[in-house]
Amino acid sequence: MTTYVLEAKNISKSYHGFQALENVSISLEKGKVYGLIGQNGAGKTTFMRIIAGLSFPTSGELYLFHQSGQKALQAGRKQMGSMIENPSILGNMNAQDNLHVHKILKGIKEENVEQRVLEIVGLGHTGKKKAKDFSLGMRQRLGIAITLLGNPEILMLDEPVNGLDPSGIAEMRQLIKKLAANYHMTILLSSHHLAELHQTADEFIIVNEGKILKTLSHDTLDQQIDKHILIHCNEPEKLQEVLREYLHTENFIVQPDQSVKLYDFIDKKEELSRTLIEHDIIVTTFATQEETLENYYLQLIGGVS
Ligand SMILES: Nc1ncnc2c1ncn2[C@@H]1O[C@H](COP(=O)(O)OP(=O)(O)OP(=O)(O)O)[C@@H](O)[C@H]1O
Repeated sequence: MTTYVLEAKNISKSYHGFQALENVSISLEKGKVYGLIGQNGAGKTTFMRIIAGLSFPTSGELYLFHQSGQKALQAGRKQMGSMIENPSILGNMNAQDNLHVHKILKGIKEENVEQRVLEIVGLGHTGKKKAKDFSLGMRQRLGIAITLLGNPEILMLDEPVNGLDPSGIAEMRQLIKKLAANYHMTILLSSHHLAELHQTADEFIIVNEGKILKTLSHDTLDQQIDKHILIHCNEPEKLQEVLREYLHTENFIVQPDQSVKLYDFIDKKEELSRTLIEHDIIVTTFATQEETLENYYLQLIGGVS
């Protein structure tokens, strides 16, 4: 049986007549990473704020660990960590002391929890270094360490890689995957960095103008995005002729630079390559490529034809 740790049913939110969310329904399974995708103003932060209890829905129901109602949600939120706005970090303190402050604020008793969560996020050796001297990536990871203090089962991260450099992004990806795989946390994260999200999330939730356009798994996405072989060669016209007459396919498009995107023979590259060689076609590029999550998303919201 599927274990849902969070279920949102027909959540709507309006601000003075402006509909920021409209009948948003999702169910999150334990241990999975969910990527929330949407343009600026799509409603991602609004949705996360409602789940975290920082804002109230105009209508709809929220279940945490199968329980609804104010008391149950309050209890459920103790099992949830969220980093929605900038993490509240005191620059003049080191990582340990920052965590100690949050530990007291949250009424957490666990001894040495500060060091334990610092090790998890890879900041175990920062010692006396003050938070104001941390890189942005380190600050984000300290923010996540704060959310981990109460051993949450659900983690919500709004734009955790925003502003990070490539190595900071890669570290964040590894951390998120580790939290899901080793600690069975359910993670809901939003990002504008769709190539990155594609590598991190198991499931995608695509939101547009306050509504869910589509939810799909990583595997389904991979089946739906077109794979093709990109071919550059010395004789483009002859290549097209060979594809049609000897390989019996019309399933390709010729690009303005005369290269060809071939949507067949993905699993028969040897046969393709042999046939081209037999016809003296000199291939300079022969690469399997796939459309990106970004293109898929843009097509879905009608951004590109
Ligand atoms: N407190 C508020 N009062 C009025 N309108 C609001 C309020 N909070 C959000 N909105 C509006 O609701 C819509 C959704 O905003 P939200 O911040 O949830 O979008 P988002 O998907 O998180 O965007 P971004 O990617 O820019 O963070 C926007 O049009 C925003 O202007």
